[in-house]
Amino acid sequence: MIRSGAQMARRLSAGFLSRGPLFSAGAPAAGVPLGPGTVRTMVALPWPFSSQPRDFSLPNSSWGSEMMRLYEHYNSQCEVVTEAGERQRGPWRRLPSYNRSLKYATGGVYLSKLIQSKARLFTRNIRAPGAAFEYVVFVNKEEQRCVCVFQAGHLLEGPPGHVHGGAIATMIDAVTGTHAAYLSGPVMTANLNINYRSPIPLGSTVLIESCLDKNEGRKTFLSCKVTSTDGSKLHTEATGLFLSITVGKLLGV
Ligand SMILES: CCCCCCCC(=O)SCCNC(=O)CCNC(=O)[C@H](O)C(C)(C)COP(=O)(O)OP(=O)(O)OC[C@H]1O[C@@H](n2cnc3c(N)ncnc32)[C@H](O)[C@@H]1OP(=O)(O)O
Repeated sequence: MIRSGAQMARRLSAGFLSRGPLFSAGAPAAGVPLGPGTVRTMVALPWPFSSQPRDFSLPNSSWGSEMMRLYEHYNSQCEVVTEAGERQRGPWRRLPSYNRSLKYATGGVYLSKLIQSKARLFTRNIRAPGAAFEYVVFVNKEEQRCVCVFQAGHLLEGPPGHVHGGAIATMIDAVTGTHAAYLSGPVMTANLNINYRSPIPLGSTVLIESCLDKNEGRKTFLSCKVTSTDGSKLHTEATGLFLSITVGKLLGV
């Protein structure tokens, strides 16, 4: 059956209303158990031999010691054990990350067909481990804060031996965009304002932190800092404005 764009948008909207927003990172993602007491760090099956979608936010062999140390630091706070020995959600939550965001998002089957079956999330489309964007995002709901541990691979070179400013902007957009979607549901970036303070050495691991400044109607204002992992060096700072959108807007109908 052939459907018009408007029909498809109506169908999608109905799906979102009943099942949650498409891009909300706060919505349960495929394959991630959410019940209380469940173990939240999944052991990934060996990729590419697995039928499961690959979760790019899990460690791989390219992750250096600093990337692993920070991953363990935040991941260990995703679940806490009470005095009674019960496992409970901790203050942080690791956000899974797939390269087919349309396919695995709620309602995305229709969007995937409608838009492009070959669509891939920009930051997750290079499969060679360590070559480009290696990162994992953790969110702290109570503090309305996101932290991303980012290791910049050799394909992201800009000035010799350092990370390209566009790649840094990409990561800032990805982290603040994920954070805004977690807080506000489907959004698009309206404005990013970036100040580059000191270059990031290629291959190094940095922290990207996003904080909510304010919410005003459809607008979510965030600020973001990229620092060395010990926080002593400021590499980049940015502010972002994200506007809540409807599915119809996304489809242009
Ligand atoms: C998992 C990985 C996550 C990755 C996340 C990545 C997110 C992205 O990169 S999105 C892609 C990049 N962004 C885009 O392509 C967006 C292109 N722009 C647009 O589609 C539209 O301009 C859009 C949706 C942002 C706003 O359009 P629309 O919904 O019609 O809003 P509009 O009516 O123009 O404006 C609403 C309000 O926002 C304000 N506003 C809109 N744009 C801006 C802006 N750039 N700066 C400041 N204010 C703005 C308006 O002034 C208005 O304010 P008020 O209500 O106070 O009068």
